[in-house]
Amino acid sequence: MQNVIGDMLLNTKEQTNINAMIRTVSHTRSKFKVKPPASSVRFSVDSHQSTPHRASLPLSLADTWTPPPPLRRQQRHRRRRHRADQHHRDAPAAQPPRRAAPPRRADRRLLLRPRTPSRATPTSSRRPPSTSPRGTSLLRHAFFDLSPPPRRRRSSPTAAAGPRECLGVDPAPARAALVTCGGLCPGLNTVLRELVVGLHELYGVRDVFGVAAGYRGFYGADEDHVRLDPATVDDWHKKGGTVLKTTRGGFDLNKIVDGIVARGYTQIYAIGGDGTMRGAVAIFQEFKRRGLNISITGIPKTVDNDIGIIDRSFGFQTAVEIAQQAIDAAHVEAVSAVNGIGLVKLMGRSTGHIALHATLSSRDVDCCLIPEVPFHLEGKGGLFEFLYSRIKEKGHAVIVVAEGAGQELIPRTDDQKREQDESGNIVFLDVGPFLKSELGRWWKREHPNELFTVKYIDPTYMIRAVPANATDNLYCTLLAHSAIHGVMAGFTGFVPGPKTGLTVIFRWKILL
Ligand SMILES: Nc1ncnc2c1ncn2[C@@H]1O[C@H](COP(=O)(O)OP(=O)(O)OP(=O)(O)O)[C@@H](O)[C@H]1O
Ligand SMILES: O=P(O)(O)OC[C@H]1O[C@](O)(CO)[C@@H](O)[C@@H]1O
Repeated sequence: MQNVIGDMLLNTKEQTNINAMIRTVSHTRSKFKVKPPASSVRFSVDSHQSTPHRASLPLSLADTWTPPPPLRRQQRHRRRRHRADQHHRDAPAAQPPRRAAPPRRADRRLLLRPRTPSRATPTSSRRPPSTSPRGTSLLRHAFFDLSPPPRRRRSSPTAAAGPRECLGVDPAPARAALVTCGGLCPGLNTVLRELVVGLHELYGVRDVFGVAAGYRGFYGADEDHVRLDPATVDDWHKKGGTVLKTTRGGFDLNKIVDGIVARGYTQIYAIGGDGTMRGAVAIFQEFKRRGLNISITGIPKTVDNDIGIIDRSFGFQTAVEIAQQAIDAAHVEAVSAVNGIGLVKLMGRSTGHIALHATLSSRDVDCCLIPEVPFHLEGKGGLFEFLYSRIKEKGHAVIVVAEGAGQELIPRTDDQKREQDESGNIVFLDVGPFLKSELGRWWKREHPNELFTVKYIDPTYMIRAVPANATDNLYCTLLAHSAIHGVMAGFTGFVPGPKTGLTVIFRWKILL
């Protein structure tokens, strides 16, 4: 079964892209392409090849984002040479012609960039500077460089995802741990399944473990570490939620890293939202501080689709589809009542992507309230004024509200102001029931003799507790395999994701 899926994947457009990328990557010298170790392993991407060819090679997972030592030495050498040259060139500038006119404004700018002396005219053999005004101006052009300053080399924040020509780590002793944290999202189980199957089938990594109940599982009991193989995870993509279980909070850095070391894990795959990624960065830094050759990668999960740097997060499309069903129901309820209002609350703490996408695709929504756009209820330009005009025009109205919208309008007690969840996120008050009761009060006050109905639908957990749809399922596979390819190539401290249509791997730094 796994092989069939592997074959299928090789035929997808994504895999074609990956293959194209492999060619590109192997022919261009990407700035942060990992330099294969001397005894690197060659392998072919073949789903049937369960045990890749191996050579005995030292596991080298040092922070692959920093240039390898020989390059650093070269850079140091170049910098020293540059400084020596500069010192040399500065010497004549330190003794300016006594009666020379002060440099013109344009020239003053150039003073910061002394020109590299030409090889044909060594500095020592130059004639002493002339003091005539004409000579000075000539001199300035001879001494000061008009070319743009040398560009500083920066390492790129992304690299193409996909398998590399050479392995950066030995699959035989590799021991992978998978963990899910934060809220649920359609496709979590597919990512887990594809990590297990990919590690087994593509690279022959046999020791793959699921860590139960989020980060706290790393320092939990032995039962929290479950050995996974392709047979165990075979039908996980058909299940909603996460078989491994997820939690918030419980992030104790030292205990987590101690737990990872004690169990001999060499690769960590953390699937979660922004909190999980911050946690993974902390673990990555602790690995570096302790000098541990353990690779860590994060697979971005957010049903809210609120990671701006990637085109789309997995599970989002599925969530939008389910949200549309709720909007359809609200619409039916609204049109079937006299002066009916259908109100749907959807997920979205700080962004209204689910609400907006479901609204635009359903075409039945009159008003979409999202956290990014503040609104008010009463008075000119307020929600009630708008709804009244819609009801008069059509006889009904449909409202979609994202959970993070209008939070500032809801009265809070002091305790509620301070309330946080276990991960430290502010607990939101429920905007759905608040709006429902405010709408009822408004209508009773303003139009006491007219019929009015509000039907409120809250599909919050329904939209994220379902299995991923076909598109998200395929996307989860691409993400999981991109993570594996990155780790097996020797990268650490990265997340895979699509950026303007291409699947790439990002350094942590630019994501958070
Ligand atoms: N700044 C941080 N540093 C270290 N760990 C963190 C940080 N923020 C959150 N975590 C840990 O990451 C895990 C998940 O965080 P959180 O509950 O915020 O979910 P999330 O990953 O943001 O997902 P969601 O988008 O569903 O909320 C928790 O174990 C939490 O303790
Ligand atoms: O009820 P839980 O599990 O804490 O999760 C709720 C939050 O999770 C999210 O779905 C993000 O994953 C938010 O939209 C929502 O506020």
